[in-house]
Amino acid sequence: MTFDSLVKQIDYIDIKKQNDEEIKNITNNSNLVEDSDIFVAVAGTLNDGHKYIDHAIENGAKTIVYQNDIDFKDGINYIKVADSRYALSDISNILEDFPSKKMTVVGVTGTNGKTTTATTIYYLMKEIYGNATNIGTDGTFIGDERSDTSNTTPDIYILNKIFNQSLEKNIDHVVLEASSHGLVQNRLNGIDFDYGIFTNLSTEHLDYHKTMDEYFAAKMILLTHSKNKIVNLDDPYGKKAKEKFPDAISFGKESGSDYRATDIVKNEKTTDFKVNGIDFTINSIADYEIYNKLAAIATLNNMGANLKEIAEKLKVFKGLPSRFQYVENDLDKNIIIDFAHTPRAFEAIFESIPKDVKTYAVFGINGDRNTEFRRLIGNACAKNDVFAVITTDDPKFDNYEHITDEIAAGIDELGGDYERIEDRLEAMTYAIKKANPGDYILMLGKGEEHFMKYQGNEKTPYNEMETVQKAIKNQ
Ligand SMILES: CC(=O)N[C@H]1[C@@H](OP(=O)(O)OP(=O)(O)OC[C@H]2O[C@@H](n3ccc(=O)[nH]c3=O)[C@H](O)[C@@H]2O)O[C@H](CO)[C@@H](O)[C@@H]1O[C@H](C)C(=O)N[C@@H](C)C(=O)N[C@H](CCC(=O)O)C(=O)O
Ligand SMILES: Nc1ncnc2c1ncn2[C@@H]1O[C@H](COP(=O)(O)OP(=O)(O)OP(=O)(O)O)[C@@H](O)[C@H]1O
Repeated sequence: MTFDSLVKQIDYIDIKKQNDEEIKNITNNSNLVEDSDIFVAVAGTLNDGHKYIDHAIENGAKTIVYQNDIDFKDGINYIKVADSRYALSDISNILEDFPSKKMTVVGVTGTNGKTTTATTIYYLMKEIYGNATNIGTDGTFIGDERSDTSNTTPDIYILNKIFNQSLEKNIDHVVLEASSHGLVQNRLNGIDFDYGIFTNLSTEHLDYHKTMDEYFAAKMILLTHSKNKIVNLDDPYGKKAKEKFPDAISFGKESGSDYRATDIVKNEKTTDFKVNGIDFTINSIADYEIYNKLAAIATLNNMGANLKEIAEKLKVFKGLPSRFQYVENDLDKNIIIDFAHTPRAFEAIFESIPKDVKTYAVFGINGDRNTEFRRLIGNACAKNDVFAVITTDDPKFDNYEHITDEIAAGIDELGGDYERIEDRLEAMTYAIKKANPGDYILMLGKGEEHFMKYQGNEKTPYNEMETVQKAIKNQ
């Protein structure tokens, strides 16, 4: 596309044209610039992209989009805009020819259950419509081809590329996770969402959003931009979403929802329930899984699939790695890897475990989280009579002792039991040894993250499944 043609289609404050290079790609990362790319200088939270304009030009950028005052160089085109993140999405949509408009796009937001819900929808869309793309915390899956994603919600120029790559493979159904960071940072601006799902809201990311109201408002950006809104009516914030969007489709266990789970029966490793008269069986005993599945059922049913077909497919869906995943062992103990990493997720998994056996939880808490978050997780353990083995999980800029003191304070407050073991393998080995046959030992928080951030943001390779298997061998 030419510079002249591009500027005709966007809002800007000022332009300076000094070359006629063809414009193909756009990025906000100077390290990713290739010849003729547009570099968009974004004033971020850690860095200011305006500082990297020279670097982008060295790497071949011929057009710079900016919002703060800068120095100009000969031969480079400049576009001054009011909001460069917004301009990034606008220009990307134009350069990539609005791929999301050619697809059925589902967005999933909420504090807990985004990956699980999105992956269930991806599975169902593949089974029912032939193929699908899934973009989120566990990576990007174009059909079955996986690649890493830098963020749960990647930047728009990355998303648009994924959409076009999908279309080239005749895939026109896509589901993506909409994180609150991604939503407020306009990473999804201009995406044509057919369905926007809200799973639930509880305390997380208040280091970034400051208040629950602000956090909720961030999540509502997805629904505002979705043609069909699907909300969890059993969640207090889901109720608020329904009040805000009265035409939203609802799901839940309580009466009044459009997709209501009734006659719930928990078996040894599965759960049966009915939705609007149709029998469903899912391969999990986690109570919250019913909500994730209801969201997926409501979405697919509104796409046109019938409930019976959805039920048949869900019955054979094995689930996701590291989401209530049993680890095989010959100790007759229920050893589970799960990605719970918020107070509500801890409560939800503890509430799901049978009450006639003892539960042990091996976990630490990410260095980014605040005192209150750690206290609430400590409370959740004590309240549910769970023996906590407090270990390491991404201490980052904090340290193990401090994080552990804060979790322990939450446990002490309600008189619970715990042990402190810094090394994750030793902690797992201890918990498995202490448990009796039939007990549950939950390895929480790391899941599929194949790294540990011991200091700062530096990643050291780490594998939760391998560590659990070593702990089992240590018995
Ligand atoms: C706090 C936060 O959300 N940060 C995100 C934000 O970064 P930022 O605006 O702070 O960027 P920055 O590092 O200050 O840099 C400013 C600009 O300079 C540019 N730059 C920087 C360095 C350089 O060498 N060259 C260069 O051009 C950067 O590309 C950026 O455009 O915008 C970047 C591009 O969109 C994101 O990659 C980055 O995510 C960081 C890695 C991150 O950790 N984000 C987390 C908090 C996040 O977004 N998490 C959610 C999931 C949350 C959940 O559900 O649990 C997610 O969607 O992943
Ligand atoms: N609907 C739910 N309600 C409460 N907890 C849930 C729900 N679904 C999943 N969880 C818990 O949260 C954990 C993470 O699930 P999932 O990866 O689907 O969430 P997420 O929202 O994608 O998380 P993130 O984006 O922060 O990585 C699960 O392992 C489980 O412990």
